[in-house]
Amino acid sequence: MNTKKGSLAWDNLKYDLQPWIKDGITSLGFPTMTPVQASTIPLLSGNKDVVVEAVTGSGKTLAFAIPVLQKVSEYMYNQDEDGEINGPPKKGHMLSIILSPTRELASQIQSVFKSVIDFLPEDKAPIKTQLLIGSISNVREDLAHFLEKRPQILIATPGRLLDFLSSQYVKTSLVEIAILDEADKLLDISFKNDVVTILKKLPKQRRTGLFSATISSAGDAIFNTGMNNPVKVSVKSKNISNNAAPSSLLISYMFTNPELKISILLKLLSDYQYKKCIVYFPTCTSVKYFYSVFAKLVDDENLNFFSLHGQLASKPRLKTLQNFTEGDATTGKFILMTTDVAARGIDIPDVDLVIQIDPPTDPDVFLHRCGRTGRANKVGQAIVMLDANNKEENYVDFMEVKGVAMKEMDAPKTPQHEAFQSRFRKFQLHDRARHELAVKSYVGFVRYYSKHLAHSIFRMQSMDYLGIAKMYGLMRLPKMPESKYINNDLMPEDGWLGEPIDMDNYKYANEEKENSRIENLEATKLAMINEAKKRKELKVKNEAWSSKTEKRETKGERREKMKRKREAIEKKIMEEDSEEEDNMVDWKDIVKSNKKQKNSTGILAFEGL
Ligand SMILES: Nc1ncnc2c1ncn2[C@@H]1O[C@H](COP(=O)(O)OP(=O)(O)OP(=O)(O)O)[C@@H](O)[C@H]1O
Repeated sequence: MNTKKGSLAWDNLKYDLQPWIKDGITSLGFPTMTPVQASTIPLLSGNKDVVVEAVTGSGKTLAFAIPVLQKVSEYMYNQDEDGEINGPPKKGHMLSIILSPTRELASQIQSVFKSVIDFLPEDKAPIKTQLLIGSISNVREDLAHFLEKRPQILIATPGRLLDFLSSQYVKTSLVEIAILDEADKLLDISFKNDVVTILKKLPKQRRTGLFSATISSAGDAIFNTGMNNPVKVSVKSKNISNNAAPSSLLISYMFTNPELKISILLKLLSDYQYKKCIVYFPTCTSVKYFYSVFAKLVDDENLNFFSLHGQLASKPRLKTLQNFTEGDATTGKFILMTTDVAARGIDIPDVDLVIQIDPPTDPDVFLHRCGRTGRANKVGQAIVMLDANNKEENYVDFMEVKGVAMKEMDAPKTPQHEAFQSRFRKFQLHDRARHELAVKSYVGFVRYYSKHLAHSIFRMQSMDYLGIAKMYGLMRLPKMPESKYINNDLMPEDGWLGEPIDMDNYKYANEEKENSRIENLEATKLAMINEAKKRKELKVKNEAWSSKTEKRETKGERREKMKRKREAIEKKIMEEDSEEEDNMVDWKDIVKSNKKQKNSTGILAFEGL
């Protein structure tokens, strides 16, 4: 669907919004609609189901929040044919459900709703939202809040909502509109069952909206959502045809040797001009690990690091995101170290740089990660590091086919690398726990790499295991099946990546842990001594047994020897006989006649010879 230029003023919207909503939006400082809003709001506020694909940062949240508020307002404030007003729905009922794959996004969506609801005139019955996400509160508390406050709009992650809906006090019969934000994620294997079960609990006559920058990836799963003749709304980037990324976003790639990635990252973070940067790491452990490394080894006081990953509880997760979002960028540079938990939907206007030290395993996520910057026509840059030695350059063409164009940039020089590596080693030597976390991160990365959907580009066989191990600050390669891919000529002796260290004396900084390690070490040594003793005893027993066997063998051998001797005699006799052939005496005849004799006399045939 195309929206004509110049038609983006809110007054030109082809649907009559409630006046308070229109006032609210313009008061928010949005004088015009975005194209996706102009296309979607009239359809979804009216009687159409929609499947919306529009580039990251194009305003999809308001494109569904406005129709939801419109429907809720119409239900609560409009008179019906008899002049009656419904008012707020009865206790236990809600009017709308919004699903999000992550807690952070659910919480952000709630803020967008709140920003508009704030403009609701006081003389109207209040419109309320409730957040239903794991681990902030339990289901019983959620239920108590729901029954007491009577929110009309629930914003939830699927698992928690499903638990909540199973209560007999929760009624879904009045639900007018359901939204799936990041719908392709909600319909993938991780959420699909819950989401479909939830949707089946809702009235068939509701409206449904599916939203994402990569909705096409949901494939046939969208037919499981109970939509009626949905309209597809597709808003691509302006200027460049077939561009799946917004035109305000510059996506760059650089080739690096994996060993240098961390040095390059730190160089970029120090030298680049930006306010806020999101750095994507492959796993939760790697975020935890490098966050602890940077806290000790990065001297640049201008850099403020935050760590956000899925292993954190909800409260600190939301708090970290809030601190990063609200951080005053005039006082320094803010860096969020995170995983794909913050890849989708997160809208932090000051983010002007995104760095991916590795591409994500799912190519669709690449666009979502990059799209945390260059939003709402603001300029942003996303950089991804690729390992040219492992032919990862093919990723550039691969993404281009998917409508994501990238430009090459040179990796910055890293003269500080050697010095950093030596400080890194000292950092590791200071605490055995650090190296353990390093090993865990490295192993996690190898597993992560094996999960790339584009596995013909990201090949396990030719990965730079040694370079990556050095990047993770490993002192020794762990034993793992994938090590078989390391070329024998390159394999360091005993896996040591530098000077070997005495592992028995490699201490934990934590006293309790160290004491327990020493205890374990001594116990292990003792067990080894006992084991050696046992082995020795066993050896003695085995020797006794084997000498017996030897004797038995000797008997057998002797029997064998006798047999061989007898055979030799027989052979000799036979040979002698054959020498006497000239005498015309046939040995066989003798045998035959002897046999006959034997048969008649019972005397051994050869005796006559
Ligand atoms: N009409 C508008 N005019 C200007 N800015 C807007 C308008 N509507 C929304 N925005 C702003 O655009 C930014 C991006 O919006 P939003 O988060 O809804 O994007 P999105 O399309 O959902 O992106 P993603 O696909 O990454 O989730 C927000 O900061 C929002 O405040």
